[in-house]
Amino acid sequence: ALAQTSASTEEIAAPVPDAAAPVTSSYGASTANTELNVISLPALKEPFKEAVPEAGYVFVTGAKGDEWTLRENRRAMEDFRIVTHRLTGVSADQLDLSVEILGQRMPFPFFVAPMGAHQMTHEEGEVATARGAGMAGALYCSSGASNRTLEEIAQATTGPKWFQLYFNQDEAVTKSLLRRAKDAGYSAIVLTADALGPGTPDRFRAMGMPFRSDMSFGNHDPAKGGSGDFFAQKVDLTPDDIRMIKDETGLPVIVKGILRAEDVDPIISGGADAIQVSNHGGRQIDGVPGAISVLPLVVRAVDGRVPVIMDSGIRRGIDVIRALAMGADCVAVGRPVMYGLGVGGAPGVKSVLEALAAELRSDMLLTGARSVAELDPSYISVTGPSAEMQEG
Ligand SMILES: Cc1cc2nc3c(=O)[nH]c(=O)nc-3n(C[C@H](O)[C@H](O)[C@H](O)COP(=O)(O)O)c2cc1C
Ligand SMILES: O=C(O)C(=O)c1ccccc1
Repeated sequence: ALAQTSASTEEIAAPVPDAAAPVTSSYGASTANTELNVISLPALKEPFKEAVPEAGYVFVTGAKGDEWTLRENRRAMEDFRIVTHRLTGVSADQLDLSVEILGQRMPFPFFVAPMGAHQMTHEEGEVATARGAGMAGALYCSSGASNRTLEEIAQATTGPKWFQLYFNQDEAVTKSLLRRAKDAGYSAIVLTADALGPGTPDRFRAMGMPFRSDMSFGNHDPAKGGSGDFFAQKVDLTPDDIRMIKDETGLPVIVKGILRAEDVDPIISGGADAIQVSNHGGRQIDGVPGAISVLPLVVRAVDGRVPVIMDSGIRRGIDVIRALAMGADCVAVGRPVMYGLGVGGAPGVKSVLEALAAELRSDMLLTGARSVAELDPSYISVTGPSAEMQEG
């Protein structure tokens, strides 16, 4: 009795380890599988904390260094004030939220950002996330750093899908990933240009970088047709690397992680079919501007030659409106999708995406625009630090 009073409930309730059971269950990631009543995407952060291991929560929610860029992604949204149109005669049934990017029709102008290591959050990993995206009809961008294989993920979703490449130093490994992605039916390749590896929030490092010991980078698992070392990433990328991806796959290439107008010309000359403005959710280098702040500068440099995608800080329907009005063709959503995965598994992911779509729908009606195409900079008044950045 004495021992029991001093032990935590968790210790008492911990199951006896079963030698025959897969090691995965000992990490205690979520096994949730339920639709969610999503009040808002940010409101899911607390339930997410309760649903997943501490390590998963810190890894997903954290960012680099002082996390200034993480906060700035949200603060800078406030610099973009929405200037509503009235008496435009738009009704709910006329409202068109669909977009077409690189030949891919999407039911709404956002998709699931590539994120690695979903088994830190949910036992099923990316297979559940992709299934949930498919249930909502949303495009799923599969991370090169997934725990499950790109083939398992491709089979799990009924929706459109892109593959995000972490370019390997070993060209044979990179080419093998590209061939597999093409064979599995991915319709575009996202080349991430702004990352050195997994995010390393200070708190995650202080915990000793507790990645689950049984975690694998599925795409590199030799038992599942993979090869090479995930961590052997090529960091010295140049625009020439875009051509190789195109030659190898014949698929459109999106370059992700662009924050600077001067980078646009060489990337388009190199053959990029789209540009993704992103600061990786503040997870790679701190101190860079909010993604929304630089979006207008990049859009101006692109000048309509290729589509522009934006991510980092999208949480609300009004954020989607802000980005589209400033010239993005669509946006990607990161962490909130992971909240849905942790709290509700595949149906939770569906709930998150549908909640954002519902919010966007009513926000669009109140903005006065009839379609995504109708949104333009006249709907926005740029203020504060972001306005100063547009002058330079
Ligand atoms: C847990 C986690 C893992 C990520 N892994 C990847 C990745 O493997 N490849 C990649 O290009 N971006 C990765 N990202 C960055 C996202 O694609 C996206 O840029 C970012 O999450 C957007 O910011 P948001 O979370 O504020 O929406 C990751 C982000 C998170 C939160
Ligand atoms: O953490 C990240 O931002 C990221 O890109 C990543 C890379 C490898 C594994 C997991 C996440």
